[in-house]
Amino acid sequence: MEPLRGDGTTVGETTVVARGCRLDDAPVRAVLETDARPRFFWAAGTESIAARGSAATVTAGGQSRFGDVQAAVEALFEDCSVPDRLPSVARPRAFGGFAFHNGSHEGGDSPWDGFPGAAFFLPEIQVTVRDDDAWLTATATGPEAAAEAEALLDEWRDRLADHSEREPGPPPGISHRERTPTRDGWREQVSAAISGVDRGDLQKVVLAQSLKVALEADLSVPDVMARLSRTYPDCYRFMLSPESGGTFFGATPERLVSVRGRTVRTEALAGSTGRGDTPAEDEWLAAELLESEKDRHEHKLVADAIRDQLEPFASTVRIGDRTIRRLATVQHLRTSITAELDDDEHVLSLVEALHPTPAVGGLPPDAALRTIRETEAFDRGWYAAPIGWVDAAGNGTFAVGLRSAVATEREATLFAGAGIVADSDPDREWDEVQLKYRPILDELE
Ligand SMILES: C=C(O[C@H]1C=CC=C(C(=O)O)[C@@H]1O)C(=O)O
Repeated sequence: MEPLRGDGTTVGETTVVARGCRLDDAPVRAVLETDARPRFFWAAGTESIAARGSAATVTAGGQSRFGDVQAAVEALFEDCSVPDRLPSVARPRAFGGFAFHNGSHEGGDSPWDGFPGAAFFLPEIQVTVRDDDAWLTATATGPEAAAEAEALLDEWRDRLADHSEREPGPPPGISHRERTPTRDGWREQVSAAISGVDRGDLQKVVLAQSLKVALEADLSVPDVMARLSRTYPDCYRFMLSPESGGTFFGATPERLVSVRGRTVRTEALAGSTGRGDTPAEDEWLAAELLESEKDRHEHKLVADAIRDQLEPFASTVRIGDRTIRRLATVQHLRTSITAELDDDEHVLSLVEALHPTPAVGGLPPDAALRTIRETEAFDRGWYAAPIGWVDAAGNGTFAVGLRSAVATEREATLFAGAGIVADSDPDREWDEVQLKYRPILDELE
């Protein structure tokens, strides 16, 4: 099929041009398998996207990072010429994410080197697969952008036509583990947080742990992504390698927000239990979770806070019923939340309003974030923070970067946390965190 063509728009010196064509195949892996950086993979529902190389990169830091990224991405898309006939699924998107905290973490060696406070890129190559349709999109910038985008499109159409998808290899194996904190340290941290709740300083705080593992063989994150697509098909599977540093990846059950036109979708996900050995045991555990005063309280704090954050933007906010979200190793309480916006809003405005929800931060937000920074002896980096995509219309989807790790070839650092409220039991919370490591740990050991 002939590529769709359109004229480049020139604003000052900047020209951004995208070209696209339909593909016969869905060669998502082929785009990820090179060492090109940045690289991004995203799979949710019936859509998967692989992107590589940067036509334009946006980075930001500090508290203003959400607004700064939004302004820069909007300017980029304003200067971007896309053929009218290219369907919305194949139009260029900017991919990226944010750090959890507003400021950087002091001291220590961090696996997050190379991950700024925020990083987004408009990829040179984007392959989008939705249902049975696959599209290739090539984007270039600069005075020769139109010719470059066309050349890129031709080059990659040929490369992808020759590619055959291979089976993912086995997990690399783990030779060493290092937990932060230790089990005793965790008991102390959780007890201190509970005292904070008892004193009235806090209503809830989500404390996390990290698990650093040395790997016995080189890790292929694209292979992990392929395997996670089989074990966690209902989760958001993501992988991002910024310009330098490691690769952040995961399979998270939690959507932070998606915006399409004036419709906003989000959810409260908090309150957890394990899986049973039999369907009857599963049902029993789910029923116990639905009835648990402690978990209902932990969950309600999240649902109420999300509603409060959305109300200033929305004419209606609808809170669904509390249900069970059953995953391979855990079950959560989940409430779906939808809203209709009063005005057009960019998805990044909602990301800024909602992050961090009390499913990953706590309440009141400032006291909870202070407690997290004072308690956790590691850098959360991009763990539990928004990751996703945004398009030229300001639509987009962001997931919460849970059930995740940051890795280099021979080392990975996993993160997982649990919401602490007055009735929390440190040992049960420890067990819950270990279950939350499973999605990624199972892919490594
Ligand atoms: C903080 C995490 O999970 C959150 C999401 C679902 C349930 C949670 C809980 O029950 O504590 C957490 O709020 C994590 O996976 O690291």
